[in-house]
Amino acid sequence: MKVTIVGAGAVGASCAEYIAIKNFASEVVLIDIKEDFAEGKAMDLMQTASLMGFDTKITGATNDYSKTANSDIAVITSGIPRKPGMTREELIGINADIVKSVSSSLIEHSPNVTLIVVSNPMDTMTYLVHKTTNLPKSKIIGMGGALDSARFKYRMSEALDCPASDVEGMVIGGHSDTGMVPLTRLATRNSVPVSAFLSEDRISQVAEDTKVGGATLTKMLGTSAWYAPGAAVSSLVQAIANDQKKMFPCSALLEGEYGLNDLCIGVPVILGKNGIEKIVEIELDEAEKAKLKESSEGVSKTNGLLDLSK
Ligand SMILES: NC(=O)C1=CN([C@@H]2O[C@H](COP(=O)(O)OP(=O)(O)OC[C@H]3O[C@@H](n4cnc5c(N)ncnc54)[C@H](O)[C@@H]3O)[C@@H](O)[C@H]2O)C=CC1
Ligand SMILES: O=C([O-])CC(=O)C(=O)O
Repeated sequence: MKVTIVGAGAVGASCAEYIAIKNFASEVVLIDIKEDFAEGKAMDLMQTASLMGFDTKITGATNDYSKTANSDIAVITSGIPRKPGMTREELIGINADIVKSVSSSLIEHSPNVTLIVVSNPMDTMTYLVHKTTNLPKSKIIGMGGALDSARFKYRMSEALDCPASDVEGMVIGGHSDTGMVPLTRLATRNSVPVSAFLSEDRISQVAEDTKVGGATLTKMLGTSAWYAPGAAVSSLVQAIANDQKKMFPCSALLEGEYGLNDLCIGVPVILGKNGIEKIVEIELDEAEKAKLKESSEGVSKTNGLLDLSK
C-alpha cells in the first residue's frame, strides 16, 4: 500500500506520522515545493521508526511526482492555512490553483489513485477536483466531518465528564464555522441519548463549540490545528487501505442524495478499498434538514467563486 501526501507542513507531516505509527502502509511519500523540506520531514520521521516500532518506509521529494507513481491513495494538504480572524473560505484564491495543479500531477502518475482532499475551503476544493479531473466520484473524498465529529465527541465528553471513547456522535454539513451540523439528537453515551444526562442549553453549547472548533484553535495557535486533522486523515486512509467498510462523514459529490445536487458536502459514507462505497442516507428531522440545506447554500456560494474556465 503506497500513500502519497502532498504538503509536508503541519497537517501533512502529522498525517504521515499517524499513518506510520498505525503501521498499515508499506510506503509513504511526502511531497512539498519547498526544497528539501519533505525530505527533511521524512528523515526526521524515519528516525522515530525504531523508537515507535513501525516498518512503514517514509521518503520525501521536492515537487518530483515520479516518486509518487502508482500510489494507491494520495492526500492533498498543500496550500495555505488560515490565520486568526480569517475564515476558511478566504483561502480559496491561492489554494484553488494549488489543488488543481497538484491533483492533475498526482493522477498523471497514479491514474487509479483515491484522492483525499484536505486543503481549505475543503468542500469547494473537493468539488474543484471533481470538476477538473476524470477520476470517478467514489475516488474523490473530502476530509472534514471525521475531524469535526472527533471535536464534537471531545466537547461532549467534556460536558458529560467522561472519556471521549464513551461518546458516539457525528457532524455533517459543510466544513465551515457556520455550516457544520452536529447531530446532537443522535449523540449518545454508550447508546443512551445525551439528553438523558445534559440540559438542552448544555447540548447547544457543545454544538456551538464544535462548529468553531477550528477557529478556536487557530486563535490559540496562530495557525490552524494539525494533530487532530492528521489523525482524522489517517483514519480515512486506513479505512480505505484495510477495506474496513467504516462509516465516516466525508465530503462527497451529491447527485440527489439528501435532496442536494452538484456540490460536495459532508454526509455519512462507507469507506473501503473502492473509496466511497456508499453514501448513507439517514433520516433527518425537519430542523436538521433545514440546517443541512442552509449549509449547502453556503458551500454552493463558495463554489460559485471558482473559475472553472481556466
Ligand atoms: N479539511 C480539514 O479538516 C483541515 C484542513 N486544513 C487545511 O490544510 C491545509 C494545510 O494546512 P497546514 O499543514 O497547517 O499548512 P502548512 O503551511 O503547515 O503546510 C502546507 C504545505 O504545503 C506546501 N505547499 C504549498 N504549495 C504547494 C504545492 N504546489 N505543492 C506541494 N506543496 C505545496 C507548503 O510548502 C507547506 O509546507 C490548509 O489549507 C488548511 O486550511 C487544515 C486542518 C484541517
Ligand atoms: O480551522 C482551520 O482553518 C483548519 C481546519 O479546517 C480545521 O482545523 O478544522
